[in-house]
Amino acid sequence: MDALIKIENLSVGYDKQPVLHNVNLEIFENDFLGVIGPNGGGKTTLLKAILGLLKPMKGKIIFREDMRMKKKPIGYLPQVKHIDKNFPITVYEVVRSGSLMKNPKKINTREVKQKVEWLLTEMGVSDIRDKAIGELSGGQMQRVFLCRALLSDPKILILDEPDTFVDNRFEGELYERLKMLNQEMAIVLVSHDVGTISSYVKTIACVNDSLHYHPDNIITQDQLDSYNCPIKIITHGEIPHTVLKRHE
Ligand SMILES: Nc1ncnc2c1ncn2[C@@H]1O[C@H](COP(=O)(O)OP(=O)(O)OP(=O)(O)O)[C@@H](O)[C@H]1O
Repeated sequence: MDALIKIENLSVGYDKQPVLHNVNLEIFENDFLGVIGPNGGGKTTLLKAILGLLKPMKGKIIFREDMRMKKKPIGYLPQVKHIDKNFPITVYEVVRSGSLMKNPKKINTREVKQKVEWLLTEMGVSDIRDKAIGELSGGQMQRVFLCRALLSDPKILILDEPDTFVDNRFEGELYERLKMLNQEMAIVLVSHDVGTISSYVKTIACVNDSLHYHPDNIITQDQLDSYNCPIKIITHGEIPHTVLKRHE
């Protein structure tokens, strides 16, 4: 089966300065890829390139034909940092705006409205539908952004550190939900929580100037050392793991 997305020799960055060099990666249906690496290593930059928000400086990103036909159906949950408490948009409007990427003309249709209602209920946030987005807790905000990302029935769901600012209970719930969603779509998950990543994802990409792909969710220390990857160890269970500083 062809990859949904094939990244070939990609170099990408800002102001003519590449942050990532010669990245090669394929994402297939039902993949669950964990993306790890140090702060500033280029994880978000990779996601932005996949989303078409940054143009390749070298190399290319090829979308499978059905992905192109459906206008790259990718659901995106961005890194949520700070949203102004008074920013005038409600939870309902944020979720509904998820239809704009796929087909802006559909935003007022019954089909979209019904799907929004269903997602709000499914994700347990229908009671806060009229609240301003800036008033929500971290967990509520992530739920709302997940609803938004799912509105367009994506073939790939991309999440950039969805576990930031959320409590343990929601984190567990979120990963269980992702496991279920993974039966229908490929998932790319950026996280600093190496332990959690290793218990849910199927494969791992270590991103730090370049990308090292591991076709498994367990990496040995030897592999990490040979890749010069700034993670001590990733494994299931009780073995400690640490994300180290950016390597040279
Ligand atoms: N808009 C921008 N303009 C210029 N440089 C940028 C921009 N966004 C990011 N960078 C730089 O690109 C590099 C990679 O940043 P990126 O956000 O991709 O890293 P990251 O691995 O996602 O980090 P983190 O784990 O902290 O989120 C960093 O050195 C960062 O300062």
